[in-house]
Amino acid sequence: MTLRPEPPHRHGDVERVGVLLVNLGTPSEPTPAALRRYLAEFLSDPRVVEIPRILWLPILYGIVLSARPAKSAAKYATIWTPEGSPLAVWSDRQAVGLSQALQARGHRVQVRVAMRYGEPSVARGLDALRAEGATRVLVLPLYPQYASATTGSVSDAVMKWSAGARRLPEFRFVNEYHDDTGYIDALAERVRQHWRQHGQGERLLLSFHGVPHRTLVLGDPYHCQCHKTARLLRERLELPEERVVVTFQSRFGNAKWLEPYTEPTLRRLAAEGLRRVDVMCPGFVSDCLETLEEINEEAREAFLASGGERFEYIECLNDQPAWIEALATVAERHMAGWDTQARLDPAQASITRERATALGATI
Ligand SMILES: C=CC1=C(C)c2cc3[nH]c(cc4nc(cc5[nH]c(cc1n2)c(C)c5CCC(=O)O)C(CCC(=O)O)=C4C)c(C)c3C=C
Ligand SMILES: [Fe+2]
Ligand SMILES: [Fe+2]
Repeated sequence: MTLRPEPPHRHGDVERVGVLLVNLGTPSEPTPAALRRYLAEFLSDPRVVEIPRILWLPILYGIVLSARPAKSAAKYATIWTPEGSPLAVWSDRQAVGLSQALQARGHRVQVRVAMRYGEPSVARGLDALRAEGATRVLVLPLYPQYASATTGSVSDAVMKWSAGARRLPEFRFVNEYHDDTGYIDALAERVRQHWRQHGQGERLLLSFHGVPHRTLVLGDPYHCQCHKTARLLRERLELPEERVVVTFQSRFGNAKWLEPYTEPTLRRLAAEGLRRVDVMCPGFVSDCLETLEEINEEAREAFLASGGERFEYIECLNDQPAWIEALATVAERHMAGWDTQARLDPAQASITRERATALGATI
């Protein structure tokens, strides 16, 4: 392995802090070709599909990548905005918001957004932070609940970049914040906001992205963290247990995933006489395909077709100010002890005297 050369020491010995805000990623456009690229990268991640490569890759490059890109592209086309994929648009706004919130609290840190799959990649984000002089990097995944398939995989991408780096920044990783007070309060505020405008439904259904059931048995904390988030939110909203339903969505493949599944549950509740349901996806902090299309289009239709009368979708936290402040508090907590005040001193805006001497240069 050849190590990459380091960017020039423009910042002398000043320790600078960078924050890498990481989300899942999204295709570059809603076309079958772009989806093929995106899905090939996503679904060949061994943390996402835990089947031996020798068995999985032929299936992936055979059946999956023949049929799915066109189907998924058509779904993405229904949610695409003039600025691009909602997931990318919201992630960018969250990064801008986080940067401003940290600055308002007196921190001088660089914030960059990166995507685990597609662009801007984790490697590109880390290269940019290093070029900006970051010697300490906080990796902050936009996943409140830890799952090996998501949070774990972000860490893999950082490690892979690190394997080619000569001068490693000092890393810290945020693993999860599923029970963070600021996050729970922001979710509760989002629900109350919706209720003030649209009234309150008979049930609040909280739908989280699913993962294979096997991962729960093998020790992944994801399932339990989703349930804890749901309980804390329910307590914050002062709702009795029977008013809140927790479900899991987006099943992929034929294996058993975390249950109960979202859409069948909505059909059952409607058939049992539930007329109005409020639906929220607390594990997604940005609206995306899985919330806007799978929940607000497909699940809505299923509920209404089964006898339900009103389906209220409550938006994700997106760029809600309470959420951005919560994110800043999570970042602040994990940067404790780091000097986040380092100014770019013009006197140090060249290579250090020691390094110049070592290289035989004059300054
Ligand atoms: C919130 C956490 C997520 C977990 C956990 C997760 C696990 C997981 N996902 C798949 C397969 C797919 N997911 C897809 C989209 C997608 N997934 C998440 C989040 C989690 N996934 C998000 C935010 C999105 C939306 C991205 C967007 O661009 O809007 C897709 C792609 C879409 C499609 O073709 O259906 C797949 C495939 C697996 C297998 C898995 C756990 C093992
Ligand atoms: Fe997913
Ligand atoms: Fe989906």
